[in-house]
Amino acid sequence: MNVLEVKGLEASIGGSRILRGVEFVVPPKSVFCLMGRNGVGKTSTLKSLVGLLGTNGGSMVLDGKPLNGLSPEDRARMGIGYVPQGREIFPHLTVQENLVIGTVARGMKLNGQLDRIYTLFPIIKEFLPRKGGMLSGGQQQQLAIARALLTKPKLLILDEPTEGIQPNIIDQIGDAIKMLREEGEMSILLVEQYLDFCKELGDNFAILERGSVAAAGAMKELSDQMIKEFLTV
Ligand SMILES: Nc1ncnc2c1ncn2[C@@H]1O[C@H](COP(=O)(O)OP(=O)(O)OP(=O)(O)O)[C@@H](O)[C@H]1O
Repeated sequence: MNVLEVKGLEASIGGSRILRGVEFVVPPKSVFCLMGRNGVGKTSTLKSLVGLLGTNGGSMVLDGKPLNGLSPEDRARMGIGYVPQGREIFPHLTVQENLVIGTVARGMKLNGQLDRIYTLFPIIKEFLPRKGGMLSGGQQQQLAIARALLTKPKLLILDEPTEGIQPNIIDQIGDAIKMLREEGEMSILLVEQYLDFCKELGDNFAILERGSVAAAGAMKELSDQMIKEFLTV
């Protein structure tokens, strides 16, 4: 069974149609890259999936269960982990507090999961007592991913994790995604403009163009022609 199936997704903002029948599926144990130029509807697709943007058509099914109409909290409980663009960590809370806040709010037990997080992102262990706002952008991104992982999602959704981040931390985030993929406990839906990052990590892709999927397939099928037509600015 696919982890996620999106069919005919429609959404409007302020009267203009932003999503026009978006369709794609995310298979188990895989990394899926949702690509496309600025303003084509990538973030809106993610927001629809997590329940932050209302849809007016189509269906979203996580692990066989429909998501339409459910609150963001319910969707999180069903297994959606979401790291929004801009990360949204709490600057005045410590790294430790930021890390556990989602699990504490849901009454989940951590049972040794923190060790796995520290293996993925060693910097987090080192910086536990610091205020979140003192971390660099890249470190905050790692913290936001770690926080989402602690909720044990079936689908981890990352919106442009490399945006504005220094190259060595991009590499560490890439390594973490690879490790998660190898562990095979979740699939990852990645919105990303950094093409090489997608090519290296993605199993499958879909490219959006004006609110619908213009091209899709296995990552090895992403052609220079598609890149030129749909991705190059
Ligand atoms: N709050 C809003 N009010 C009006 N229009 C919006 C709003 N949010 C998004 N849009 C419009 O919806 C379209 C899709 O935006 P979206 O953010 O989903 O695109 P994107 O592909 O994620 O682009 P980016 O890479 O720039 O984030 C754009 O044309 C954008 O201008």
